[in-house]
Amino acid sequence: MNKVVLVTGANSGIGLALCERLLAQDPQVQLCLACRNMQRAEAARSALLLSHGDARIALLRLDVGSVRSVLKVAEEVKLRYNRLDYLYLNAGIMPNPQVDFKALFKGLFSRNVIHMFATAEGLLTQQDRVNADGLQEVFATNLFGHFLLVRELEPVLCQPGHTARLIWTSSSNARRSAFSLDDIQHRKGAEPYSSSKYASDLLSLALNRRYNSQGLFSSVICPGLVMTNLTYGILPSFFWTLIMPIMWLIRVFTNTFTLTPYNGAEALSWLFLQRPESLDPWAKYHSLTSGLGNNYSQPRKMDIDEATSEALYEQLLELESEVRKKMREEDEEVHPPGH
Ligand SMILES: NC(=O)C1=CN([C@@H]2O[C@H](COP(=O)(O)OP(=O)(O)OC[C@H]3O[C@@H](n4cnc5c(N)ncnc54)[C@H](OP(=O)(O)O)[C@@H]3O)[C@@H](O)[C@H]2O)C=CC1
Ligand SMILES: CC(C)CCC[C@@H](C)[C@H]1CC[C@H]2C3=C(CC[C@]12C)[C@@]1(C)CCC(=O)[C@@H](C)[C@@H]1CC3
Repeated sequence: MNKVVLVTGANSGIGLALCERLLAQDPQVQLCLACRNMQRAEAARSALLLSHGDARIALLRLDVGSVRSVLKVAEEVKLRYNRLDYLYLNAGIMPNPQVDFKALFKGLFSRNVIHMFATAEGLLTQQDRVNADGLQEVFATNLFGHFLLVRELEPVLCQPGHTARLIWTSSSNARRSAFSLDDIQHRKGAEPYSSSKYASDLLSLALNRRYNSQGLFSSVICPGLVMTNLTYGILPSFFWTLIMPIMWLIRVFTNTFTLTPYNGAEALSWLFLQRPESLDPWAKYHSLTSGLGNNYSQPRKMDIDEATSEALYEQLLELESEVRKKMREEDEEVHPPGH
């Protein structure tokens, strides 16, 4: 049976590289690229068809940061497919990132230098904003939209006698200290990206608890440091050109500098081949590249706990019913009942 795979944020970077790797592993796979920018999505499909002429590739317009867009796309998926085998929750943003150069230079001369380069801990702040749904944009895009998508797609993911997979692109930048149950959207802090990625680690654990008995399994990966639109957005392009030789040099000393999207997609494509029962729900699967350029995946225990993961899940359910209520009220304003 052909596997049906939906990838969010598939038009560039790690998502696009994943699609290429999936087609190389299994040319029969049915890919569905769920993207915000349809021009880039068309370009991505054309690029994939160049190397895999017979591939079955569908496109869907999805702005995962918009509640309405998620609900609409989920309806479309349920109409098009009666079963979904893999849902890669990969789309992500880090808006207006700023590097704390003082921390960077201090870190360069400390014993933590490798850790700093692997995780960017304490190095980056971002400017988040409230979106049209009244949600923090980073939270809405990196976490909540994906949560809603999973909830909406439950009927095609959870089917008797069938296993399905959720695979989250998290990050080693996910940090407990950036996340708070009192502020899950990170309205007050300056590290919304780190908070949202930590929340995805917690959510994956909670999803496993709720859905494993229905044949749905969730895993989390970290792609390492990959040069993509997201990373290039952190510093001016001339700076990247200057420091690229240093980046390749650092790679000799740390396996987390995967650098290319192909390498970064290692853990995502490795998970595609694994039996879900064999995976550890407490582990984050890291894409790693050795100094000689060999790729491999490695599980590392996440710094998460069940109580926080359950508490987050409850809050997400509450928020879900709030936004659904708001959508219904807005719809009733446009089309009042009885008219
Ligand atoms: N690069 C790195 O070093 C690391 C990346 N990651 C994670 O990897 C994932 C992929 O990022 P990466 O490939 O690096 O960066 P890219 O910017 O190349 O890819 C991000 C993708 O997400 C899409 N996207 C962003 N916002 C939305 C939205 N609202 N709705 C739908 N799609 C959206 C983008 O589409 P569009 O073209 O419309 O912008 C793009 O396709 C992210 O979750 C990121 O956090 C994690 C750790 C390290
Ligand atoms: C002078 C130096 C050689 C310049 C590099 C400094 C920084 C811009 C990078 C150092 C560590 C990097 C990093 C990321 C972005 C660029 C750096 C901060 C990420 C935050 C990108 C997104 C992620 O999710 C993380 C896992 C990356 C971790 C490391």
